[in-house]
Amino acid sequence: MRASGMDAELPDSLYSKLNDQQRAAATAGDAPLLIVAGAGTGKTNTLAYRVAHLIAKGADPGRILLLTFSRRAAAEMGKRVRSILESASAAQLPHRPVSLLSKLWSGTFHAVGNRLLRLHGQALGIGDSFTVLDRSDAEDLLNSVRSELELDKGDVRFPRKETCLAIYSRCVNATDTVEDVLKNQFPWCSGYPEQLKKLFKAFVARKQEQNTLDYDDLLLYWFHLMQDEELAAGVRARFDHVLVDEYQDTNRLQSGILRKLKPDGVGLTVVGDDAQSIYSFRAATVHNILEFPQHFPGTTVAKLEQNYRSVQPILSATNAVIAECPHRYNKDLFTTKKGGALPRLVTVQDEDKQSDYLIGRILQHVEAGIPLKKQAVLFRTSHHSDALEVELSRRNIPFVKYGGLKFLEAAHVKDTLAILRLAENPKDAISAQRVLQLIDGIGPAVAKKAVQHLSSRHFDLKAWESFSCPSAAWEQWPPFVAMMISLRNDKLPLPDQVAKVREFYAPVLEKRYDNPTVRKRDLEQMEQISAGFTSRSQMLAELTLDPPNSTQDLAGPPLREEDYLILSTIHSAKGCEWDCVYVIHAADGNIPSDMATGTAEDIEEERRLFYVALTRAKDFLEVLFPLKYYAKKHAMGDRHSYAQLTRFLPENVSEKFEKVKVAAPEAVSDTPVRVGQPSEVKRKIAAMFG
Ligand SMILES: Nc1ncnc2c1ncn2[C@@H]1O[C@H](COP(=O)(O)OP(=O)(O)OP(=O)(O)O)[C@@H](O)[C@H]1O
Repeated sequence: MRASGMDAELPDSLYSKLNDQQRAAATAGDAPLLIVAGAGTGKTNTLAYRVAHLIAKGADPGRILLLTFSRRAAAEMGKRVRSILESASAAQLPHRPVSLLSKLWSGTFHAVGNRLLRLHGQALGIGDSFTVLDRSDAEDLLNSVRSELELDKGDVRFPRKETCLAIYSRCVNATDTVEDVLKNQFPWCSGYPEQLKKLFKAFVARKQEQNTLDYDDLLLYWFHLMQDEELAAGVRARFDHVLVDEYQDTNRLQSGILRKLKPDGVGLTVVGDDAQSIYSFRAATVHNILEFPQHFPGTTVAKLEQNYRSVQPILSATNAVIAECPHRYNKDLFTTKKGGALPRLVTVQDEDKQSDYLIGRILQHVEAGIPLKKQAVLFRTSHHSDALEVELSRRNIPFVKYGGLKFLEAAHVKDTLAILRLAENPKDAISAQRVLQLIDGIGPAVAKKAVQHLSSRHFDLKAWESFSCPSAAWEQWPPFVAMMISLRNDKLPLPDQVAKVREFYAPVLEKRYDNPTVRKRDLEQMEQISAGFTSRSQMLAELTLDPPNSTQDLAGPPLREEDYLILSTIHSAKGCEWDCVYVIHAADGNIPSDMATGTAEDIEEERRLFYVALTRAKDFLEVLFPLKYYAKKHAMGDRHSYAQLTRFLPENVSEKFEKVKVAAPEAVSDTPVRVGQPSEVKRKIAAMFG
């Protein structure tokens, strides 16, 4: 596994930055390794050290596969590995492995699947030019297949397109049958197994015709690639070491892939925290981490238990929250940060008071020297921050929200990418439909004809030169077709391609959308960002696979110099940490969400979600609980109901918090006020008109 003569060590001084448990994990041998890392115990760093350690000992970076949860995490890990290796001198690491670091295979399962399928997919009958459908494109495709099959005709209860895709996705990722998925996760759709199977079959066939893969396919095809012994051997031969971060959030398909990639587990490292498994709605299963030692006999289990993030009172509270969870690896998380304030459990009258109180506390912390960027407000569901956002805007407090509408979901960004996708893969009918309808006078029917015209002429975009489009489209059509043909050639540098699209698209954008100036700026940024990708297909695949929240998210920190508060869903807060964390809407029905209280397993996942939220805090933690929820808009009247505090804070847990009640403003008395002499007002009014 190692190149001979390169067996070096990282200098001991570098390992001294690790504690004993971290060091044992980073330097463990080649046996299957499970690192069970509690919240805030430095697993990212430990994994980076492990990679650096392997490379220092002679492993070829090009033969290491590092699977992370997001593109950002992969980039961060790469940076850390580089900096660790750079800290060693030439004498200590004579083979200078830093120069080879760009060969490291790193990324999300989906991104790596995409890369491997382009290399090994020929044998599966998928070429290297497939395009990747994002979620909403996949829904649209499924919807059009459903209409063609007339499955929804006359039956208003037939599942909506989003539900159909969710069922399909669950079947794929959990490797379950349609019947089981309907029974366990979608019981209200259980009357339609046969229709759904027919739909999914046609959906799969359609994707194959169009040479498109959706997210789930990237794993599914990779999984099947690994089921064929000969093909699997080819993939296996690429990697000596496979390391997986956030293993608690992998699904059955992903663990199936790993088992074929490293059947005996030699050279396999996984890191995770079973207490932070929060993605079962994407079919992730906490069983993967709990059963890893059974899947890979001879596993070394290394635990990380020293928490470096939170002060003792916060850690005591979060330990108490997770102690209520029945099945887990036992970890004794401890910290040496002994001082610090008790976390607060704050009861407020209602949502408005919650915003008032929260903004007051945030500003107090700013005055005490904690910038907005080091403070985050976390919530279960994206719309939970609506009222707060209005109030923050009113008071001119800048904020950035994670987990809301993604950059790629914005219509103008989708339009632009659809043009590039169509150039990449003219068989991509969903992109074609979208793009064609940007042209005046072209609606769904004409677009369909144009797609048929193209398909009957071998998808050569030149065929559109002879397509007879409606008169309203005459002016735009020739430049549009010329642009498509030129993009298809893929000769221009990527930023020039985006510029070409922008030029064509600017007038469309002006006509169709509000806020054109802001939208145009997004597209300008996309042009700049495109310079960072090596090819058009890489850019399209990566943006689709790991959608950024905004163009700023893509461009990274330098563009964001100003201070701003973070608002985030709990899911999007995974892996992050802030000095002050405020968890809002801690009422039953919100946490646990009443959408997710079907089974005991669902409740446990919600508990873990709550735990993830609380463990993001370093120095200050506040959990806010509004007593009243109004049925409709507040101004419409006072129809409200009383909420219950989240069930995850029973008395034995909430006693770890300082309890604060924010008093309601003094009620105004209805008793008539009688002071002084009778007023002159009545007389004055009576005399007004003479
Ligand atoms: N050996 C160490 N000495 C000092 N600080 C450390 C050490 N290891 C980790 N840290 C710090 O602890 C904090 C938590 O580390 P990190 O974010 O890697 O934790 P994590 O295990 O990924 O947490 P989580 O799973 O909760 O997201 C970071 O601020 C990190 O710099």
